[in-house]
Formats: sequence, structure tokens, C-alpha cells
Amino acid sequence: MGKADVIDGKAIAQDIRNEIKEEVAKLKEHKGKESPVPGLAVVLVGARKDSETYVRNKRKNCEEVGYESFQTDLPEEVSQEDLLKVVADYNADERVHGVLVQLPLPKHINEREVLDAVSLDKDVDGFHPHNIGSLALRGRSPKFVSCTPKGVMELLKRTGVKISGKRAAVIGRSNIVGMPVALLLQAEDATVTVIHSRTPEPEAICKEADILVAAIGRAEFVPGSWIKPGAVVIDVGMNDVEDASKKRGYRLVGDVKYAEASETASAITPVPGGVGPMTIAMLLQNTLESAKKSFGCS
Ligand SMILES: Nc1nc2c(c(=O)[nH]1)N[C@@H](CN(C=O)c1ccc(C(=O)N[C@@H](CCC(=O)O)C(=O)O)cc1)CN2
Repeated sequence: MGKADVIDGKAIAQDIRNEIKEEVAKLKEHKGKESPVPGLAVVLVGARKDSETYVRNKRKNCEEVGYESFQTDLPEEVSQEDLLKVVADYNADERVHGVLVQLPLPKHINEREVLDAVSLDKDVDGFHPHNIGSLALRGRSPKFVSCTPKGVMELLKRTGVKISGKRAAVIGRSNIVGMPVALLLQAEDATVTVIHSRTPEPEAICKEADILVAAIGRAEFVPGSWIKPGAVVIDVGMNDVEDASKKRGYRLVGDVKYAEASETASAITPVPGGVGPMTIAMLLQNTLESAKKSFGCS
């Protein structure tokens, strides 16, 4: 089959940020000098290095496209009540069009209650049960689609992958990736099979898939021999593997054995540089949609 095309998520995310930047500039022209700009608020609890990096990148990306960003850092031991108060304040703040709480949260926090507390109109992470639930119902559309699943679909669309009528397999059934991706593919008329820890013969299902999305969180779980010749492989996994030769002591690998899979697939996302960068680009897109609605120009 030869080498697969590399789906360059980093470059596609940059294209999207450029498009957003242009839209923000137009919005300013349209609305005049006093125009408000889109605003994104991020709540960070604790001091996890990875979460700090993601939040810093969200701020940097907001700055790049001309958004205002707001951030509240709370200590690891913050109470549920104090965290909910911060969310409520951002919900009520007119300058803010998107509110998100960086995950994961410390164990003592009731994550469900926190996600439910984000205003539906500002739920740019798309994690509110109303938004996730709407994906499953025909004839309904969520106000916002969560960013990683939306990024997967955008990568497929922007690389010209035909979805309708294709067989898709999604490995993983998490609320925030596997399950919504499966629903989004189905909404585009793919025939979707979800593979999880109790699925018999996952290999046979993968071998039939024209589109394979791996979101199971297990380093290099999918060998190249599972890939149907010519399939499109989207690897959502981001797993740390110890590597003393790297500055940070580990390297990132996906859920798919990349080198093997690229011998058989027609196109594949790398890790890093595939789905990951799309997550923040989609967050910016959701925030723009929210701001446009609030400015009355959508
Ligand atoms: N409230 C949220 N929390 C979390 C989300 C989310 O969408 N909303 N997703 C992840 C973290 N995340 C954004 O928040 C995120 C993860 C990864 C990337 C990314 O660009 N990854 C790079 C590699 C980065 C590295 O080298 O470490 C890549 O894949 O190329 C962006 C955003 C969990 N929490």
C-alpha cells in the first residue's frame, strides 16, 4: 500500500486560527470602534503541569486571534462551593462568551456538578449533558460540540475524506471523545461500530473500517495489521512513554502503532501534531460562534 498521507493537524489548526483572526477583524469593522471582542474564561484548579501548559496555550491562542481571555487559578484544595461561585460569576459576565473548567479536576470535586453549572450559552467545551445528549437525538443540534470530537470531524472534512456510506470503527466510548465522535460520524451517514474493553474480536471490526478512530488511551494498542488497506486513521491517543533521551523524560505516542499503520492506511494523523492542536482551534471556533450570537451577528 505504500506510505500514508500525513494529516497535519498543526497546519490545519493554524489555518483555522488565521480564518478566525480574519473574522474577528471583520466583526470589529462591522460593529464599529466600540465593538466588544470574543471573550474566553478558563478556570484552572491545582498545579498539574500538563493542565498548566494547555491553559497557557489557550491564552496564547486567544491572544493570537484577538480574543480577550480571562483566567482564574484556584488551589488544589478549593471547595466545591468556591469553584461553583467562580463559574457562576463568569456565567454572568457579559464580556465572557465561553466558560471552561480545565479537566481533570481534583478527586474531592464533583466534576459532574461543575460541568452542569456552566451556562449552556457559554459551554464552549460542549461538556454540558444537554449538549452531549443533543448529539444523540435526530433532529436536534447541540449548541456546542465538544472540541476534540469536533476537531476529528474537521480533520476528516478538510482532508476531503468521504464519510457518508463508509464503515467507521471508534475504539473507546468515553463521554468526551469516543461516544461523541461515534455520534458525529453516524450523523454524517457512516455506519459506526464502537469498540470497548468488552468487545469480542476488535481486530476483525477494525479490519473492516474505512475510517478508524482510536481514542482508548493505551499506548500503541492498534497494530498495523488491524488496518484495512486504504483506511483513514485518526489517532486521538496521547500517551506518555518513558524516554530518557527526551528533555522531559518521556515522549508522546498515540493509540496506534504509527509506523506500521502508515504502511497500510491511505492517511493518518501523527501524535503529536494530529488531533491535539485541533482541540484548541475548535475551542476558539466555538467561542467565536458564541460571541457572534451574543453580538446578534450570527
Ligand atoms: N476543559 C477541558 N479539559 C481538557 C480538554 C478539553 O478539551 N477541555 N482536553 C484535554 C487537554 N487539552 C485541552 O484542554 C489539550 C490536549 C492536548 C493538546 C495538544 O495540542 N497536544 C499536542 C501535544 C502536546 C504535548 O506535547 O504535550 C499534540 O497532540 O500535538 C491540546 C489541548 C484534557 N483536558
